[in-house]
Amino acid sequence: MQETAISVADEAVGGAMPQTDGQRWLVLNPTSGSADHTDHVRSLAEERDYHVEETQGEGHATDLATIAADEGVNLLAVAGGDGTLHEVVAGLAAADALDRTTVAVVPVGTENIFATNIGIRDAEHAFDVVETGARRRVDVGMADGEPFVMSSIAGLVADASVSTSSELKERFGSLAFLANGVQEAASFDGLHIDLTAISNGEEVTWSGDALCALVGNSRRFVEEGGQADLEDGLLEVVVIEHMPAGSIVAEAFIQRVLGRTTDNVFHTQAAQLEISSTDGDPIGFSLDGESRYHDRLAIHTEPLALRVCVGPEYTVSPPP
Ligand SMILES: Nc1ncnc2c1ncn2[C@@H]1O[C@H](COP(=O)(O)OP(=O)(O)OP(=O)(O)O)[C@@H](O)[C@H]1O
Repeated sequence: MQETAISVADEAVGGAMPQTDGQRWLVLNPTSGSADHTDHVRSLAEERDYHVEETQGEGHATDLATIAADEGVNLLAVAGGDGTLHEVVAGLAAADALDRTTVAVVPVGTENIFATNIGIRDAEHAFDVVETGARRRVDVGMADGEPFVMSSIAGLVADASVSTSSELKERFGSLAFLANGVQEAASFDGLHIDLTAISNGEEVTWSGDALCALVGNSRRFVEEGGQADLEDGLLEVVVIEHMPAGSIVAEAFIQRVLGRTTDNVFHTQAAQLEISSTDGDPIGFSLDGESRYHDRLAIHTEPLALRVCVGPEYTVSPPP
């Protein structure tokens, strides 16, 4: 594999951008989160002269983002959760409009992980940040041509992430979904995979039976988890080896994962990688929470490809 080069022009300007807007649109998913935000968010937007479009169902946010791009909209707000944001970024990428559109994330979903990562607290804050906050260019992950902003994860956690209990969330914080996966590992056959990544110009590989393979753009999975550097052109790559585990073993294991990497955990940072199935079964991936199946998945970063409005607490490179 050839390493993807980070454009010097992007590096030179850093992530910061001037604030000049023409048309403003809001793509609003009325069903995200507790689904009681529509009137409030619509009025926040209309007070500020946004044109508002509501989504009707799956994939509609992608179509609306493409239409907005074709209309020349250069400030596109997205009210929803991470799934709606994922769809909007896909629509902008399809219209080849990532470079001329700034995205404002209005968090009204269940988890809102990406909004938290870029320092956006709530809907009102999101609209304020458009007026007064900074704008940055951040990296986008690409999985066989499909953009993702948070993560592409395979294995037990892909399904388990939805049902993570609040007790686990309290105990393990942002890695609760991982703990959940490990707890269910006893009945899981494992992912039979080969992974090849380019890390610091060197090819590194992992082969075997994995509990999960985690690729984060805005997400980190080892130590305390949390936000990864969104402007370094790199993905966080973690593979946890599959092992039969009852809940007590699993808990001890997770405690170790939270603290430091172990022999059972492969961790690297890469601009480019490939994950392929070695047993002929397609691998189930969760791309920002959307379910996809691939026999082989090539993933890379598009450095600084997405323009976003960030809150004052956004830190480019948060300490682990
Ligand atoms: N009008 C609609 N009716 C039903 N579903 C819709 C509608 N509009 C969009 N959707 C669906 O909503 C999903 C996205 O939900 P979203 O991720 O924004 O909310 P969430 O799941 O509550 O939040 P999070 O992903 O942050 O946990 C998409 O998969 C899309 O299919």
